[in-house]
Amino acid sequence: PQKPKKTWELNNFDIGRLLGRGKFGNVYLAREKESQFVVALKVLFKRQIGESNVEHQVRREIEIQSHLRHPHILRLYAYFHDDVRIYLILEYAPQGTLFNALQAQPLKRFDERQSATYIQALCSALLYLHERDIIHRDIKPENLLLGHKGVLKIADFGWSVHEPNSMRMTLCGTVDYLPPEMVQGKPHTKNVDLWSLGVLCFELLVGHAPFYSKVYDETYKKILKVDYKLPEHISKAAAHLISKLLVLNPQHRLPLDQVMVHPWILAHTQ
Ligand SMILES: CS(=O)(=O)NCc1cccc(-c2cn3c(Cl)cnc3c(Nc3ccc(N4CCOCC4)cc3)n2)c1
Repeated sequence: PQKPKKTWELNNFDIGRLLGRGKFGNVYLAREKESQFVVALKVLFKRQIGESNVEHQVRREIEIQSHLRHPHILRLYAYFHDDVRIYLILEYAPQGTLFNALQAQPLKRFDERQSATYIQALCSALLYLHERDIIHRDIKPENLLLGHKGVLKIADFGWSVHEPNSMRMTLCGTVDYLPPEMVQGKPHTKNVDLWSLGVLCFELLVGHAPFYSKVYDETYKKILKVDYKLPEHISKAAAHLISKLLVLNPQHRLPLDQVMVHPWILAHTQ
């Protein structure tokens, strides 16, 4: 049962260090004074939101996010605002972003077991979201956080939180993860998430995105031709799964329930 809604305010919290920067504001470590409960406080500036004309999106994303309950989706506990800012009280993820964890790997990539573990977690979160007709969670390493024991959490609210060091920024975020139908400005369905899952699977195993290029329209061209090459070290099973997700026709991508039981996932997550 939902507890009665307590209204929160900034002086209920001790504010700690900056965790990361965002397009609309920053994320800070914070602790609720009475309970000593540690959270992440995401601060959004109303002016920036107004100027970018995303108020409706912010309201919709907060409404959706606050009702989600899943082990691989970051909790939004509550929110409050003053006349200048909106504050989101979020679950703190103690091991940072997947983007940063990937950079910290000696070979800048994960082994097959770790990659399959992340893909399985993300797949179960996407099944939960798709059952609720929630799509396009903007899957990319910058928007995935690592909780206690390195458990993966989808952490985006529809606007990206920029890493201080992520070079892959364009006006609206990296184009690496865009599926062909979105590159062509067609309406997108749940199947965009299947494409992004394939892009993420490639990037975790290889260390860079499949269609990466220094020049954007090179990336667009490669996306539309599904032009990617897998290095030798990738297993046949992983290559097979990627080939079933990076499919031009959205209807022909492997459905999530089949990804969950794909031999590569089962082999590396028992
Ligand atoms: C280089 S990085 O890993 O710090 N990434 C920068 C960055 C950008 C945008 C949002 C966040 C972010 C958002 N969070 C939310 Cl929302 C909940 N917990 C976190 C959250 N938690 C968090 C926990 C630990 C750490 N670090 C820093 C590097 O050393 C290991 C511990 C960073 C962020 N971070 C972090």
